[in-house]
Amino acid sequence: MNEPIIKFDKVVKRFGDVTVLDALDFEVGKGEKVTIIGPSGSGKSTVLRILMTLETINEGVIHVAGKPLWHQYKDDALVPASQEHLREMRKEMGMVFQQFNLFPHMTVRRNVTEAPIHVLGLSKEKANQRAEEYLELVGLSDQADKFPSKLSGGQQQRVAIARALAMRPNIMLFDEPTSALDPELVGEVLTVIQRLAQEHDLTMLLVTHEMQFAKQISDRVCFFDKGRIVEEGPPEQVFTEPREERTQEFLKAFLNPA
Ligand SMILES: Nc1ncnc2c1ncn2[C@@H]1O[C@H](COP(=O)(O)OP(=O)(O)OP(=O)(O)O)[C@@H](O)[C@H]1O
Repeated sequence: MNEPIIKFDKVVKRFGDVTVLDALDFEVGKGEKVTIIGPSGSGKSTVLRILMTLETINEGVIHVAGKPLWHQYKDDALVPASQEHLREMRKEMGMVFQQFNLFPHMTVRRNVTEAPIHVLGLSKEKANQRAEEYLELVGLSDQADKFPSKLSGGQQQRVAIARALAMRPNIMLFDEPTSALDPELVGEVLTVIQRLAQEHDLTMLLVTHEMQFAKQISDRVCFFDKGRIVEEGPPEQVFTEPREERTQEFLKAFLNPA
């Protein structure tokens, strides 16, 4: 693995009495494409939401690009991060959600330019250039003036990908990006993600139930259960010769649903 760009050290996350991440140690190398698989409720989305600073942590430390995410240094001691620190750290990451989360009252172009203008301080002209570049990358240059409601789910998800990329993050987080789509629209979104994975040195962390896709794009697959990594390795190993019984059971149930 290259030097880690994401590093979880003994991270604990609880919701009330429920421990969702249980002293999790987890690393992602710079440029690595990692897929997280696992049963419902095992904490997969929580890992991404914590990285995107949408959920706090209870214990442990996370480093992103060599800096603590939820903490900052004060006189050599780690103290909880300020809002300003969190805002800065967030720029390292872009996230694509299951439910697209586009701004419904804005055109496709404005969806993509909004954050570069208001968060990064780009001029409208520069932001529009960027929007063109990324809408082209996701194959939607001709849809820039439409509102999201006029697009198919697959197109909306591709806009969401362009919107995240327009912030030029070093890390892209995908949280089940195709599970809200009709089956015939899944392929176009996976194709865009695959192209990103092949042609860009982005670090990618993906939660998905698309096992075939995970096999194709991942450098490493992590099987999560009950807030811990039960097994991890190259996709050919985890999918075809899983070592752990829990991974075997999960994959068997997944591939042969009752
Ligand atoms: N905001 C919240 N408040 C309370 N409990 C939560 C909250 N978010 C998640 N949980 C609980 O934390 C656990 C892990 O949730 P998480 O969404 O990370 O699982 P997951 O592995 O992504 O599952 P799925 O595949 O169903 O999306 C679940 O038991 C869930 O009910």
